[in-house]
Amino acid sequence: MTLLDVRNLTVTYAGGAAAVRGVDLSLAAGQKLGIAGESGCGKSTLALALLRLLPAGTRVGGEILLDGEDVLAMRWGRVRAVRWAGASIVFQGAMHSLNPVHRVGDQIAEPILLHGRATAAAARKRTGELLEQVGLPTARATAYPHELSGGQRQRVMIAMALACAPRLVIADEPTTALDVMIQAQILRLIEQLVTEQDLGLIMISHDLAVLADTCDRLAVMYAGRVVEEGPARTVHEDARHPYGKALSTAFPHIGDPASRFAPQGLPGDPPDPFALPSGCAFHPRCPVALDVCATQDQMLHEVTGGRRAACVHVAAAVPGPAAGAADTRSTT
Ligand SMILES: Nc1ncnc2c1ncn2[C@@H]1O[C@H](COP(=O)(O)OP(=O)(O)OP(=O)(O)O)[C@@H](O)[C@H]1O
Repeated sequence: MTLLDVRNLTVTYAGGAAAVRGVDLSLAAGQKLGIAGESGCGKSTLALALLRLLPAGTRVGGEILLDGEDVLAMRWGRVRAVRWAGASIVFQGAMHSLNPVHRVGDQIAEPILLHGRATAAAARKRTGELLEQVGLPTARATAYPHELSGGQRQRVMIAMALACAPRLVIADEPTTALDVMIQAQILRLIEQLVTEQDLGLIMISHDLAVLADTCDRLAVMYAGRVVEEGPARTVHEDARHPYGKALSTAFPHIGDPASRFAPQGLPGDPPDPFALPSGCAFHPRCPVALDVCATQDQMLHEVTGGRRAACVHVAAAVPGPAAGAADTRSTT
């Protein structure tokens, strides 16, 4: 059964910044979906929308079905119940997400107690089990966040995310602040726990190589849209959207030493969501843009191998009435 079904999700911040524009996502239990894109493409906004964590005044449209239940239609009491127990988030930068004046064990126990799942003694026991699951000695429960290394703090964040046995974990740049060795350990840990517990995982990163190594499927976002999606390795190694291609060469490929010496940057920045370009939002930076790209946006067109890409060049290769058609939605 589908664990998460996102349909035509749009997010517009107060003031009019269109941060997410018509995104569809689908995720089954046990599936790992990577969301890639440069800073400012709307990845975190999408993650926050899934748990109704966006600031007041933000307009959200579309549908978010979590285990068949419409998150956007929930009353606040139900939203609070679903956070942690239905879906949880591991944020980037654990130092900022943990409370510096509380022991980490108490912070892990808090959601367990809040959700009325246990007595204080049982919450303590569960906290010890969670610490062990994430590879930390139970004695670390009494430590304050500043007494732990960056990798250990991120392990605590993962323990917290798992505390109420959610069905879906969203990891937003979970390894950004960590060195490469620790980064690999944390990624393996997330992968292992998600597989063991048959959870759905949405992992967000600007690094396509990291996502390709961890996830089953990949969605590449640009200016609030999904512009390419498909099996993770295929998208990483053979992207069809010019933005996907640029992103996949911007970072070294794991296991391909030659590529370490040939990363190619992409000139320019993603557009300001207050002032999006006409047509395909990528066209001002696109090395293969045609005149039509300045006026016509593209839907996601099927490519071979279960991939889709929203590019006029892909559309030109696709026979049938869909080719070249403009559509405001993107679909994964
Ligand atoms: N609270 C807010 N109010 C107005 N605009 C916002 C707000 N938060 C984010 N934005 C804008 O929405 C766009 C998408 O931001 P978002 O943080 O979702 O991108 P991202 O891809 O996750 O980037 P990063 O990797 O840097 O977190 C950006 O242009 C950002 O400036």
